[in-house]
Amino acid sequence: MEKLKIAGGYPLKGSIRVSGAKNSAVALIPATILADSPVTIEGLPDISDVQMLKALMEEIGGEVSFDDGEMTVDPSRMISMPLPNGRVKKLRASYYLMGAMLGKFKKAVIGLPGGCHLGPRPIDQHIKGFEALGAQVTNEQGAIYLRADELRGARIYLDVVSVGATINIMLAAVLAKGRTVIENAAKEPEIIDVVTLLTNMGAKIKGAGTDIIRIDGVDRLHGCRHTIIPDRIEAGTFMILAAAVGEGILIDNVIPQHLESLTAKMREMGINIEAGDDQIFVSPGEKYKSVDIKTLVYPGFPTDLQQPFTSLLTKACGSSMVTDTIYGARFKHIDELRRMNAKIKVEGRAGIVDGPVQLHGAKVKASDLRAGAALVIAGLMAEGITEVTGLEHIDRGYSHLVEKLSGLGATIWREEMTQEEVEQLKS
Ligand SMILES: CC(=O)N[C@H]1[C@@H](OP(=O)(O)OP(=O)(O)OC[C@H]2O[C@@H](n3ccc(=O)[nH]c3=O)[C@H](O)[C@@H]2O)O[C@H](CO)[C@@H](O)[C@@H]1O
Ligand SMILES: C=C(OP(=O)(O)O)C(=O)O
Repeated sequence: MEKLKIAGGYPLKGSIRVSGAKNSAVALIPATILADSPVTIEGLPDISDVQMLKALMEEIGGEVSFDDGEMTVDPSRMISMPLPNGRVKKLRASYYLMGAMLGKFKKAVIGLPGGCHLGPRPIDQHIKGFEALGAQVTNEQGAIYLRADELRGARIYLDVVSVGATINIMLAAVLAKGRTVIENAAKEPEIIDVVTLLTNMGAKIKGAGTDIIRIDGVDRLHGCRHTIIPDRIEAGTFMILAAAVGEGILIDNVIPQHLESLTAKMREMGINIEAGDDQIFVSPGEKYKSVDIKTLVYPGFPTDLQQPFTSLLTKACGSSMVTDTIYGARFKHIDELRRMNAKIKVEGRAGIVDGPVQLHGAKVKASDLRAGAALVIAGLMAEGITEVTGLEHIDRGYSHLVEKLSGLGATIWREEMTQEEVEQLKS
């Protein structure tokens, strides 16, 4: 087991390249199940969620090659193998196997998903959608059993705007008979990316990126080639890091429109941001103003950037309020930031950050993926050495993070933990 060590307090500069989007990748790979010939996806990030899904595709009989970010999945020999346990528990997006396998085979057994612990993360809207399409769904000992004689298009109103439910219902509906309409659908860029792939496979889908998506079922889907969109959350993490410790950092392979809510907040703080076609240059301002943020569904401020942004706010003058309306308990990073001298308190669904403070290096634990990103940024800001454990979370979503940050001049490295440290972590 490894930990990350960071010698912080030094300015960084240069350029950093963003990888393909995790939250697209984890839906695009299961979507390949629906085709009857090979699908190739270019630009996938080298993260453990992608490796898990590759192994899951193989477990159900897919032939998969993955090299230099390019994955080809041949689904022609796949079967509806039950997956009640094992790898499905290691990531959130294994829930997409439900929609894809139900759509293709009309049956599936998939264990309840894992992923970041951010408080309750129900999948009732996914199940409501599958049932509306004609599936019988039961939960037996922590695994979801899905079965349908036939899937028929339906009108589904989502009670909660959900990225996962929107994509999962689309996956189940593309091969169903007739028209499906998803109302109050999520509008995240990753949804458009998945629809682009499905359309290239032969699906008939209209309205992606709006809150009404219409799907006309087709009889078969075929193979194709698709290039994934850049990861807006990784790009946002680098923008925040650039404002926290940068002396001018160019972030490459970005769609700036995907980051407008973050850009607006950073400008409000006094940070200089120049957006090009597919690059963003971030340079520090004189003094940062405190700001309040409230996470919302896209195009609002993303919950996945709330935790990294909290680290930056420790540099702002005055009191900033961070409210997470998506995950009211996404605050596990705060105790760790406090160990590093941050002045933050949690009141209900909000964190109140008082600044500016000079962070100090400490031994901290990443409880989830973006808590990990928040602690890496804090470690780079802090004086002294910071040690971050819980790297399995960071590795789910950040491709070659140490190499990328070293390229900006950061002193950051991975180190094997001693047996004593491993035992302490488990206790
Ligand atoms: C793999 C993936 O893409 N993960 C992202 C996805 O997660 P995920 O798809 O799990 O998140 P959702 O968009 O579904 O969740 C949004 C909100 O709806 C609630 N909800 C969701 C589904 C449901 O059936 N019932 C219900 O009540 C959730 O508890 C949450 O409060 O979107 C989140 C919100 O942008 C991001 O933080 C995650 O990074
Ligand atoms: C919450 C996240 O991921 P997941 O939904 O895969 O747990 C995230 O990417 O910040």
